[in-house]
Amino acid sequence: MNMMSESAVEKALDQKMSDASHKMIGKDVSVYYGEKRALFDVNLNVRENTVTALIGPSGCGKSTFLRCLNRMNDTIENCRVTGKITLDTDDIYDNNIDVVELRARVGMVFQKPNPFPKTIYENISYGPRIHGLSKNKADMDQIVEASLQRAGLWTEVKDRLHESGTGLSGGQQQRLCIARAIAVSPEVILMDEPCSALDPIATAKVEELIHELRANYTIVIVTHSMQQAARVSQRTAMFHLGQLVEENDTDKMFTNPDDQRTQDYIMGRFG
Ligand SMILES: Nc1ncnc2c1ncn2[C@@H]1O[C@H](COP(=O)(O)OP(=O)(O)OP(=O)(O)O)[C@@H](O)[C@H]1O
Repeated sequence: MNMMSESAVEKALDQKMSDASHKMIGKDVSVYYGEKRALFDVNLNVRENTVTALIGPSGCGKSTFLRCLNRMNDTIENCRVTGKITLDTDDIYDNNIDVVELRARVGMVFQKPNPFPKTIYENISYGPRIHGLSKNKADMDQIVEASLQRAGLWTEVKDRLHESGTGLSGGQQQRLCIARAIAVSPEVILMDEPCSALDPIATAKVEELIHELRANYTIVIVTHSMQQAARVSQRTAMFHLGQLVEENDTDKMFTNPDDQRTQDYIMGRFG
């Protein structure tokens, strides 16, 4: 078998990225919470098989934009989204879109690990069951194992699948939540500060995982950590006061950004 070296895989992925089609396209996206406008005509495209980091000072609208991508803002009373967002060719705000199906295609991992108070197995099998993705128990066992493998958690939990997910460490719980998102075969995974509740070792494991997941998924991550954005992403988008300031290759953003506000933010001059 022709095994590609790690650097060859990276190179192939980078090539794929530079040819990458836009998996999601956000056009003139504005968000209002009641009278308050939180986002101003944001035009941001998300490339396929790429990790895109959203950065910027607190309150600039990163999470608001992230939540637009799988209509999580629908769950917030008084929140109104205008503009257009597509996933492949589908307008995700179209009336005909099934939001439950959309959230399976565009999964989400939150700041605080939030496993269900159920077994590890049930945490993973729940989504595939409600979406009818398995025909029988053997099928489901396979989905559970594959999801945990992909989330780098299988060897740690394979002998305790029927114990509670909440009994795992914080870092393991977050990888369980990533496995749960993966189990319904999403195309895009949104992550809202997925490491902010984790210690440095657990953070390193999740970052490594994000890096690996890029081969199969499109990832958008909100982070407050410049180091994390630089480590895990290939594209970075900088927000300020509800506006998209700049979106660029991560390397360029951190060495030679186009906008002074990006420069100031990454140098720690504000935020
Ligand atoms: N549910 C809500 N109701 C009203 N206003 C909100 C709501 N959520 C966010 N906002 C406001 O919208 C603006 C953008 O908030 P958002 O949480 O998207 O920013 P952020 O960049 O993710 O911030 P942080 O880094 O602190 O999480 C802020 O002014 C915030 O106060």
